[in-house]
Amino acid sequence: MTQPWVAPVSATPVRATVSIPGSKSITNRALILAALADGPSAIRTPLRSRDTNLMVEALRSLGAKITDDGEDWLVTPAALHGPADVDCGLAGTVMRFLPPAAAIGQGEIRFDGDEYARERPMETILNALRGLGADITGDRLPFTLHGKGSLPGGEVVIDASGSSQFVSGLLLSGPRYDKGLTIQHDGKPVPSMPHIEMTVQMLRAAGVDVNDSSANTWQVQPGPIRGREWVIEPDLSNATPFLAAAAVTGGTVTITGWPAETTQPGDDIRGILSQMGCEVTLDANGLTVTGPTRLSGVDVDLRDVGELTPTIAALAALAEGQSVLRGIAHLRGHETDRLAALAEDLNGIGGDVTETEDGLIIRPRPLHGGAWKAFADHRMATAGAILGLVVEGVEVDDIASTTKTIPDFPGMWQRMLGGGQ
Ligand SMILES: O=C(O)C1=C[C@@H](OP(=O)(O)O)[C@@H](O)[C@H](O)C1
Ligand SMILES: C=C(OP(=O)(O)O)C(=O)O
Repeated sequence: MTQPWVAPVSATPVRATVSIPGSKSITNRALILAALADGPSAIRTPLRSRDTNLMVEALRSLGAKITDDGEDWLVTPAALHGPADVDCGLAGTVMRFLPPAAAIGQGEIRFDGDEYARERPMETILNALRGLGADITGDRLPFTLHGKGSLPGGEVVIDASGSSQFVSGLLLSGPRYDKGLTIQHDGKPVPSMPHIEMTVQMLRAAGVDVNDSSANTWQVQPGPIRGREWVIEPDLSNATPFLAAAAVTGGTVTITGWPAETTQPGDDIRGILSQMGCEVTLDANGLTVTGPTRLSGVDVDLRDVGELTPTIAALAALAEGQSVLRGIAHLRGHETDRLAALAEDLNGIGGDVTETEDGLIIRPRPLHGGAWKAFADHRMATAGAILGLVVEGVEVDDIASTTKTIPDFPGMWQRMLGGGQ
């Protein structure tokens, strides 16, 4: 058992300028599109972290050539094939984006992942692939795909209320199916819709004809995916713990390179922090947040931006007045059951948190130090770091879980406390 990470307290308001590594979601989409493209691609300023390294290793094991060009990746596509063993780690983007691509490959391709990855919902997308012509043994990790070198494709009806990644994963490979792909969603609302918009926008940027004009229906025409240069934006969801540092200490943090326009749902943090009483400015310097004397509680629907929940829950626990976080039942299928994990950890350090059917009710209470379990979840770990800035003795059991999407979170956090960069 490694030593817990005792979150550093900030005795003074945090004042820093911070650069955030590339977006996980954009990097892993770019890697899939590049591997399925009709020519080479360059991926500039990608995220290099566990989730994206797993994607690179998996695509290499299926035959794609991926080389380093300084900090960038150059991808030369090839006909994907087994036999291969794919390690998905705990990455939703690997376990949901790769099987639809591997389904046009030839040979046996085995997928597995971390212990908790075996619990994450997969049946919807595996059944969809079967409906489109794939031969797959298993309903969740571990499973085996018996590739035939092509996939008929066509129409499929799925319930994507468990994860937007079911839709995105299928769409990314859909143009390479013989008949293309039409997905119709039938069920409760789809979460994380901006992530589907991100998929559609990137497919179009690669020359694919996508029709998303009807609600809950997405259609991609069969045809080539163009090789191209992808320039990866900073990961806005990963920026939120750093912005939260300003919010909880009454300090000021600037994130450089914040895009003026983006499909990343993390951009919504601007509105949420304003609602909680922060001053938020987006200009040529980046996004700057200044925290108030006391944060206000919020009542927010986070269905579109579920990724932000651990950060917002940490802020809410330190605010004045109750917060209600709604629309996030699907978080039970994330890296861990995030609703249960947040309730358990916050209550363990003196908080008053109730789980609801689709979210959390958080009533601020005086908090004290204690164990903060990450449950192998990077965003649980960073939520502990936020609380630890103002609550002495918050001990995160597994800070290494942050390597899922940030290569050196403890180092970045320490540098932020020293002023940044
Ligand atoms: O497509 C993507 O890159 C993602 C979609 C979302 O998944 P869910 O729809 O399962 O929430 C998000 O939470 C995840 O971190 C990344
Ligand atoms: C839900 C998340 O990740 P994944 O891509 O593994 O689903 C997340 O990063 O918050």
